[in-house]
Parts: sequence; structure tokens; C-alpha cells
Amino acid sequence: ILSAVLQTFLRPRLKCIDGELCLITGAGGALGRLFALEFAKEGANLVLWDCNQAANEQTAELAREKGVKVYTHTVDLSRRQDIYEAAEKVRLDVGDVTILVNNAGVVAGRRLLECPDELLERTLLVNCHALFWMTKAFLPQMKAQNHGHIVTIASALGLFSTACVEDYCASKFGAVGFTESLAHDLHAENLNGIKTTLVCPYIVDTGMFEGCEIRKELRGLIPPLDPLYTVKQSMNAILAEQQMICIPRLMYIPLLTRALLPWEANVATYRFMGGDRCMMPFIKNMEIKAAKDQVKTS
Ligand SMILES: NC(=O)C1=CN([C@@H]2O[C@H](COP(=O)(O)OP(=O)(O)OC[C@H]3O[C@@H](n4cnc5c(N)ncnc54)[C@H](OP(=O)(O)O)[C@@H]3O)[C@@H](O)[C@H]2O)C=CC1
Ligand SMILES: CC1=C(/C=C/C(C)=C/C=C/C(C)=C/C=O)C(C)(C)CCC1
Repeated sequence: ILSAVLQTFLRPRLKCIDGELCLITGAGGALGRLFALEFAKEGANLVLWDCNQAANEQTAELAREKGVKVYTHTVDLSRRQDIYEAAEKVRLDVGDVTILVNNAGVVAGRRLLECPDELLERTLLVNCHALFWMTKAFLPQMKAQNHGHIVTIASALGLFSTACVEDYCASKFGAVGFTESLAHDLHAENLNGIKTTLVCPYIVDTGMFEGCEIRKELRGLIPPLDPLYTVKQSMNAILAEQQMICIPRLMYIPLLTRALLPWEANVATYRFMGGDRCMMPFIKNMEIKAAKDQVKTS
């Protein structure tokens, strides 16, 4: 406890990752791109995976300007075989990945009963199942050297939940459980050279949850996070080899109250803070977007 408190108030020693090989999933997306640029700044060579080839290549271009080697692959993380095949290519053509950042994520953004099954399934496959296949593909090399770092970009919604994002909460609770169990596994095997970091951010202003908002009067107290701030905070935690980080720190409170208060008290708190209906405008946005897409395709 003392060392954790000291870590919070003193500047922890940050590790050097110059020359390491870092694989980032969802690297074409908002946070993925910023992670790529931060890892490049630290001198890590990059392997960038995304299903969106154009966006991934754009990230690669920007990262190459920092003077590091960058390799790209177009991978659909909802397909186990695609992950294994791309991982084999990386092993043969590039080498051993020493830092793995599981960042790609999706959300259905529909009410459960109106959501196509495939969309619900996709959330679980990308946000949760892919963690199993990524770890099975890259952990053996890390174990052989007793050196590596596995980062999971989960969510505050992997620690406590809210209405209308059943798929997302199920997948992120899964991601949290997976990463914690893996961390215990590595400790139990005395593989102290392999670290894990679990990142749990609140709403980040990237567009993924456009419209999600809490009670107006509280929005100033807990505003959506700036993407660069989120990534910088995460980088500090990663380089300090911190096991878990909630961004902002205020997010530890709903995690604690969820565990300590009776269910009814939590429901009342949600109502008071607008946490119960925070996803309604986001779902509306997604419905409008889906309707527009349907018009375009028909
Ligand atoms: N934004 C937020 O409020 C928060 C986000 N997070 C988490 O942070 C992570 C990054 O989010 P953010 O940057 O906002 O999201 P983005 O949508 O900007 O980025 C996600 C990236 O992952 C890609 N991706 C989606 N599905 C697949 C797939 N099947 N295979 C490969 N790549 C895929 C996306 O491609 P495409 O664009 O083509 O779909 C996109 O490039 C996610 O895990 C998210 O859950 C956590 C807390 C809050
Ligand atoms: C439920 C709830 C809250 C709102 C949380 C929200 C709005 C979280 C959104 C997180 C997102 C979008 C994560 C994405 O990965 C409060 C007011 C903090 C506290 C009371 C309970």
C-alpha cells in the first residue's frame, strides 16, 4: 500500500522502450493512432493492425516521421484465423513482439432487443475474444525471454455498468477479468519480466460514444476526456509498469460504491447523477446514423 501511495505522489521511474517491437490493434482509430505516435516518440518500432487499411496506413505514415520502423497489416480481429495468420507473418517477417497494446474496440450502439445478433456478437469477438487469440499468439515469445508487456485498453464500463450497452459492458468486464487473471497467472509462474497494464478510461472525446452524457450540472465536474490526455496518462502507467489505471482517478469512486453500497443506493446515485440515462442520446445518434446508411445502400 505504501509503495502504491508513494507511486501516486512521487514521479515513478519510467522504463526505456527504445528498440522494442510494439504491436497496436485498432491503430487507424483515434486512440490507436495517438498510442502509435507516443510509442514511436519513445523509440519503439511498430506493428500496426486495423481492419481499416487506409486509416492504418495514415497512422503508419505519421509514425514513420518519428524515425522508427513501421509495419502494417489489415486484420479483422473478429476472426480468430486472421489473427493467427497475421501473427505468424509478424513472427517470420519482423520478429518477436515485446509490447502488445490491445486497443481495438467496437460497440453495437443499439437497444438490446432491436440489435441484430451479429452486431452483439461482433462486440464480444473484437473486445474480448480477440484478447485470448492475441495473447496465445504473442505470449509464448515473451515467456521464452521472460520479457514483455501486455496492455489492455478496457473501459470504466468494464468496472461498473450502465443501461443500453449490454454488449459493450459484457465485453469490457470480460477484458478486465481476462487481464487480471493473466496478471495473476504470470505472477504465479514467477514470470516477473512480463508486465500487464489495464487501462480503464471514462468517455473519451473520439466520437465512438458521440452524445453520451451525464446530468448537465455535473458535466463540468466530470467532462469527457481529451484523447491525447488519455493516451499520455496511459503511457505513464505503461512505462511505470503500473498494473491498472482509471482515467480520471474519480472513476475509482463508482467502482468502490458498486462494491460497497446496496444495489438500490447505486440505482439512486445513478439517477441523481444522470448515469442511468447517459447512453440514450448516443443510442439515438447511432439509430439516425444506421437509418442514413440504410438509405445510402438501398
Ligand atoms: N472513446 C471512448 O469514449 C472510449 C473508448 N475506450 C476504448 O478505447 C479503444 C479505442 O477507442 P477509440 O479510439 O475511441 O475508437 P475508434 O473507433 O476511433 O478506434 C477503433 C479502431 O479499431 C478498429 N476496429 C474495429 N473493429 C475492428 C476489427 N474487427 N478488426 C480490426 N480493427 C477493428 C476501427 O476500425 P473502423 O473505424 O473501421 O471500425 C478503428 O480504427 C476501444 O477499445 C474502446 O472501447 C474506452 C473508454 C472510452
Ligand atoms: C454510470 C455512472 C456514471 C456515468 C458513467 C459514464 C457516462 C461512463 C461512460 C463511459 C464510457 C463511454 C466508456 C467507454 O468505454 C457516473 C456519473 C460517472 C457515476 C454514476 C454512475
